[in-house]
Amino acid sequence: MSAKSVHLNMVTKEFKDDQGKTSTAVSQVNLKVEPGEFVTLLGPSGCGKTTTLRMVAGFETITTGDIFFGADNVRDVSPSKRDCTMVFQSYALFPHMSVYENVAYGLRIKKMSDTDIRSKVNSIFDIMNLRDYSARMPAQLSGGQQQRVALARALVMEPGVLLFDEPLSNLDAKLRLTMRDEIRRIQQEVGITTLYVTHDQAEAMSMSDRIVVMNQGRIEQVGTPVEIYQQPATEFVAGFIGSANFLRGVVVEKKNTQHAVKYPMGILQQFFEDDQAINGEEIVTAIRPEAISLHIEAPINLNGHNIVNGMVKKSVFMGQTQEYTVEINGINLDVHASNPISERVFTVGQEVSVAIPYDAMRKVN
Ligand SMILES: Nc1ncnc2c1ncn2[C@@H]1O[C@H](COP(=O)(O)OP(=O)(O)OP(=O)(O)O)[C@@H](O)[C@H]1O
Repeated sequence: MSAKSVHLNMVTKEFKDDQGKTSTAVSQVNLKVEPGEFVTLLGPSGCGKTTTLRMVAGFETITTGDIFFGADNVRDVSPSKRDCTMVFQSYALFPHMSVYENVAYGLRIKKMSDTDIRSKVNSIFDIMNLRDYSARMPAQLSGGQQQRVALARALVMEPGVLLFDEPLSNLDAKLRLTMRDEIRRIQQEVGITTLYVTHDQAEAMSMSDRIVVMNQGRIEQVGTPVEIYQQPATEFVAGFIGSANFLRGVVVEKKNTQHAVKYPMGILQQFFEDDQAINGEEIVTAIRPEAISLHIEAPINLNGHNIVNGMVKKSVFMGQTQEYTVEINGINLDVHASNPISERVFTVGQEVSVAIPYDAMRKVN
């Protein structure tokens, strides 16, 4: 199997309703997926991720723009002639065929010899630990096993590009965790270019080389899971991936990359990349709750932090974390402290010193 790149160039999809009114589901999407890369389209319901995937598969026409597999423009190529296979949420197995026959089906259509089919199916069964199930019928398999058969059926065709549309949605929470590890393991073992759609951020973070965050038909940000989490480009991305406090303020002083910004809770210092903000500019800053720490009194020798006084308004035990809401000059900040067993737990009404690292404050507008 030779992994292909996928390149979406200014891809737009418009739908017309019964009255002839046009709505834009996907707008001017540019994306390059490298050969062997695992890229996830992530976003809320209706943001256009499934429509984007279906255009790559050829199930949906493109209104404007082009899609390339390697150097080939597949815009006008029918789905069966594109070098890609889609794995669906519903598995779509043939109920009257055994596991072996389900996986062999596509190769039989290609008129491959029985010997070649047996060798290809068995090698996929080995990668996926499915040999023991080969004689079973789909109804005799669990949901997770059916999904593995669906994946085996896609992989045996050795497509240049593998597409997944929310493949784990029908599985229970525990099985989803196992399956996402398994899909990632197999994808890396086979080295296949993969485009994966989900609205589940944990799934996207744990499986992907890069994540494409979509909102209202547009790409908000493309980056590695770490980049998306630590350097969210927009307020939407910071709020959609993980949780964030948002502060609105005005830049009052700029010294190289360090700035003083006036927020309702007071003047705070933060770093900006060059040219990211100018004096007088109104900005929105995101701060992850786990980046903030609470102390009984103002810590000394804690460089690079804003230290402000606050009062604990809420303190909730969440197992791995203790989640606080702290009020600072009338503004509420969420703070997540890890491992409350070894850390001290602050109580509601307690006065605390709040430390906010300069570099945890990320301008998102
Ligand atoms: N065949 C269609 N006709 C008209 N509008 C459509 C059609 N398919 C999708 N849409 C609209 O396009 C937009 C994007 O839909 P899409 O299914 O791509 O979103 P999504 O991000 O995959 O959402 P979900 O996670 O709910 O599946 C939505 O507003 C949807 O209503």
